[in-house]
Amino acid sequence: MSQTQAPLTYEEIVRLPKVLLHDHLDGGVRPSTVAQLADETGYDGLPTSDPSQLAQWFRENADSGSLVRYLETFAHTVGVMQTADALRRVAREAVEDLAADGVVYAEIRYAPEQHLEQGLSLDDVVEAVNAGLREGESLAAEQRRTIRARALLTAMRHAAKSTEIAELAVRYRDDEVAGFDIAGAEAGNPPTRHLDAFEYLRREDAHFTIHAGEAFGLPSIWEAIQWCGAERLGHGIRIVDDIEGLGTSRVQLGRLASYVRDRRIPLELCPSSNVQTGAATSVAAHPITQLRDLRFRITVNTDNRLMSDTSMSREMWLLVQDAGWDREDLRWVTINAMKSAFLPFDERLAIIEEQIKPGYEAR
Ligand SMILES: O=c1[nH]cnc2c1ncn2[C@@H]1O[C@H](CO)[C@@H](O)[C@H]1O
Ligand SMILES: [Zn+2]
Repeated sequence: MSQTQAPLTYEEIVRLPKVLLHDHLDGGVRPSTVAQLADETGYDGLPTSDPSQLAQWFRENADSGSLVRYLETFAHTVGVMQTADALRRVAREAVEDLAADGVVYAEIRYAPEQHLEQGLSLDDVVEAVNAGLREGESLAAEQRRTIRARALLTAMRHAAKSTEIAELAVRYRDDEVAGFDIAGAEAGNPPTRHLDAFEYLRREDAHFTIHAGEAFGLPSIWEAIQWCGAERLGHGIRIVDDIEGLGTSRVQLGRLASYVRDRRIPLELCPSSNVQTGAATSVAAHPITQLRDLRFRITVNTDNRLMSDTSMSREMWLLVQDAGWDREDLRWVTINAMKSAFLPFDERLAIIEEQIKPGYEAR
């Protein structure tokens, strides 16, 4: 870290190229779109139809200190995302919003099985979202913003559709789908419940990440990596439970923490989301900064922009303001993220060389 530069401003951070690996489509809907789609699709479960009150409602209800209660808020976004038009619009707007925030590459995840209530098939859902992602890229290009957007298909860990969703991800891998994930309440639903899906994906040479080590500790991380073969960890913050003396000069990594660091397994860390679900007490105290100092392969992510009322620039700005991060830290996590993307190697390199490095050099 250099001491000579003034702290970055929010506007400077917006202008820097950013990479986002962990962002939920149904956690990033614009509040005004939630309200309009509820109206158009006849969803009558919203707590209010006023967009600014809705924004506040999501933020406050997600601020529960519990992952399970946090996840309850998704009923309303999923509730209005049940038609092809709605899915396509939400995907298009997500890409436009990310591009406006300076994101140059994004992997946006969602669970296709949650969007079948009004008769869509799994393939219909994926095709609608893919079309929206492509439209978002084109609209951003018209505004002279270059963004690549890819989808990750999530299976819900309490449900029993993971193999079907894994097959769906493979079926669409030459389109916009870059990989697979499992999400949902962690306690009681270990990743090994979905071993068949992960083994299938490995046989198919397909990419996947697993939400693990967010609300539940080391066993979940260990299973995700050593049994299931996850390439990256969604959150993974509880890896700190395997590190003794964190924050002191006598830090000792346990075997699993060493393995994660030695193998350069990317951690998709989401500071604000972790504060809301109680996995961290504040951004200032979030272990991301200690994991940075220990040179884990960390990345910074939004998780759910609607529920956390956040953006990539805001997550980075909070780290600058509250945890003393500087421009070099942001550059490092951005390159970490791009190296860890589920995009072919040559395409990752091209984005690093043509967009990220020049963007950090420009003043
Ligand atoms: O931080 C999280 N941990 C676990 N599951 C999550 C998180 N954020 C969202 N989802 C779950 O993923 C589904 C598909 O996008 C969402 O509907 C939500 O239930
Ligand atoms: Zn997540």
